[in-house]
Amino acid sequence: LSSNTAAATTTTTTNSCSSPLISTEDIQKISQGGVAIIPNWLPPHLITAMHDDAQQLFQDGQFRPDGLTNTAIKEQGFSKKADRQTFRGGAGWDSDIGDLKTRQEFADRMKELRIQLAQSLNRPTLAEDGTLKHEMTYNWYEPGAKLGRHLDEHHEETKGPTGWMTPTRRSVTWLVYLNEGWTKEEGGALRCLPRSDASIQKNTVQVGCHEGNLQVGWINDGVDPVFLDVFRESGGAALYQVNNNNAEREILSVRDFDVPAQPIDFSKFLKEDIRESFAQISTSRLDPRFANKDAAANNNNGAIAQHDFECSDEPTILDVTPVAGTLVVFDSVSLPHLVREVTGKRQRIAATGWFHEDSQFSIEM
Ligand SMILES: O=C(O)CCC(=O)C(=O)O
Ligand SMILES: [Fe+2]
Repeated sequence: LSSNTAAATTTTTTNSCSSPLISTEDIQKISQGGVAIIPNWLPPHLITAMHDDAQQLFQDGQFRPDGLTNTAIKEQGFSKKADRQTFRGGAGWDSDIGDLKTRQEFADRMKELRIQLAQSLNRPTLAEDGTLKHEMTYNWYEPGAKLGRHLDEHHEETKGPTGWMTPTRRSVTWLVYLNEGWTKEEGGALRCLPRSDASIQKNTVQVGCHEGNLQVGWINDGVDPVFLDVFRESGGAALYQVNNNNAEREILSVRDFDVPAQPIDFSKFLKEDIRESFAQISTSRLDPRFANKDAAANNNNGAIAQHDFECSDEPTILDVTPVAGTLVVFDSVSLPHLVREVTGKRQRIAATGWFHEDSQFSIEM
């Protein structure tokens, strides 16, 4: 078990709108399934103004429990102490409450980043605006709160009956921390669980999605992504990898199949000789909430697991200290992560969101 700690150190000031907002190296990292961590990314005046805005909105009762279903809130008891809370601003980040001007300035900066990502990751529909498309929130953890291991997005076909009902899906996850002088001792690290550095570096095929088909696993020691195509001519589904510089698909499943209900074990559809080297990103053990279909159907993307995991069998652990100004960006489909318990005495506050791409298909509502 190797443990990398990327602790962003505090307050070296950088100029605000220096373009581009993200380096080629960081783009490459995201594309290979790594985590881009950029300290001092947010200009200091925005850190202060956004922190104050979040605090005011919190006092005004504008935050809501998040990551739990309503049933879960009733039956299992949502606790402000233990769970993360979110400001989505009712109609959105643009609601006319709190410090709207500051939130707009931030939204403009994020839009610039989004347009850069659309181009450099070759995910063109990221660039389009849309009121129901990109998500922008503040999140809030009281001392003692944490968030279990999860993925931010899953293959539509694995989400049950509601899977194909939204026209867009999460593509890129971003977090911007707002906690001045936060130290490791205060806890609340964002724990990312990428593959090993060696596997990431050997990877040549962009993670997350291939021609509209989302990724569900890895083969070859975490080097090559495995995608799920559910629109085969046969009417069934197939698992495949991409070879020869993106030129061809190699089918990895024995024959086309119907994707079963959760909990899903994709390995049983694979040719025997590759089964051993297959690793599913989300399983009922690693992501119990997602694998429970009732919970998944009720939940916002079915994304949040309730349990914290020791991660003792994870190859790589990358802990990010949530220091003010740090930007974190990763692919929403392929990177498991969690938030460790806040052990200090103050709240952990962040702006966080998801840039959406169009889904390859959606059921008209
Ligand atoms: O607050 C964080 O650092 C991460 C939050 C998160 O993973 C999520 O909201 O999906
Ligand atoms: Fe997340």
